[in-house]
Amino acid sequence: MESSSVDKLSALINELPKQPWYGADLYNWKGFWYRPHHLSSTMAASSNFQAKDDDVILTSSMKTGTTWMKAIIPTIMNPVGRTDDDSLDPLLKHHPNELIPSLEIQVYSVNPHPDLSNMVSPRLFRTHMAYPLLPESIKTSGCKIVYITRDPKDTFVSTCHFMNSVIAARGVEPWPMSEAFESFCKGVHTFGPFHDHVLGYWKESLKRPEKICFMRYEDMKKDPKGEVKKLACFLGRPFEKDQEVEKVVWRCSLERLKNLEMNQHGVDPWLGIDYKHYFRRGIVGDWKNHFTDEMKEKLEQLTAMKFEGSGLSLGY
Ligand SMILES: Nc1ncnc2c1ncn2[C@@H]1O[C@H](COP(=O)(O)OS(=O)(=O)O)[C@@H](OP(=O)(O)O)[C@H]1O
Repeated sequence: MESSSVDKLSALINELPKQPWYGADLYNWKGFWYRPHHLSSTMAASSNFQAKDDDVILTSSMKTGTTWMKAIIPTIMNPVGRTDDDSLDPLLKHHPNELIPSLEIQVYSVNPHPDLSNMVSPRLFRTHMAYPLLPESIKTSGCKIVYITRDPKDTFVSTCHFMNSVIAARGVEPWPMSEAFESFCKGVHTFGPFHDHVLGYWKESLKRPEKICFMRYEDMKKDPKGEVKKLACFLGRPFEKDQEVEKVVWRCSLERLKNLEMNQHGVDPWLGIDYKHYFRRGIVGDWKNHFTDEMKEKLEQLTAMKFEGSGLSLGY
């Protein structure tokens, strides 16, 4: 980016409301909270990305099952991923982050006008952008959106573990969960407010179910085969045989992925943390090991209040 654009961007960012989160400042842009490096690439992607009709865009707030989908979507879409021959599975050599690039972290963080002309279609991308911030072309083209979300209590616990790993890599002490919880409930956390993020995609998925496939982590845990089958139909790649679905579910399972060499010992070049931090317990209800009764009550009441009248429920 030219230095004048960098100066303008820094000036703009400095005008935005700011709040602390895990040892850094988050900035509020158009109602959602971002780290500065995410914000500049989000702004660039939001105004410059041109979607194609056959693109697939994975969207989520953080720690809701994105990595699972980062493995599943390329496996469904890529003929190599679907072959019977396990030795050809790209997940053997690549962390799921490498199979579906992030608009903010990989594509637009380096250059606000990246050259995407060499990408083979159908192109797959992921983003943590909230629905209102999505590039207009994603909303108006024929591209498909897959949104995944999760019980906010488990999302919060997973976020705390991940963020403490991120700051530990920089030698920073863990942030007390009680402080992070108060911030999360105020909506101040990366890509938050969580409830607004979810509602944006939920409401749009009700209006346009052929455009947005709205998925829940808990449904995936309960019936992975059924959910993967539905997703494959939504993406226009239905399975012919049950064994094919079983294979995708197994290849993308937490048990398999977390034990692969790449995911145990590889390092995320963008965040500077070990890839292993993307794979933890992967259970429904881990919040029970961390929450007090008051925390449960507070977050469930907040969720019920925010989702009231929307027809959506998550974890209460
Ligand atoms: N394959 C697979 N199957 C089931 N669950 C999985 C899988 N991969 C990651 N996980 C669990 O998802 C949690 C991480 O969330 P995200 O992948 O959304 O994180 S990120 O936003 O992409 O950084 C995190 O959940 P917690 O274990 O509760 O922390 C991961 O363990």
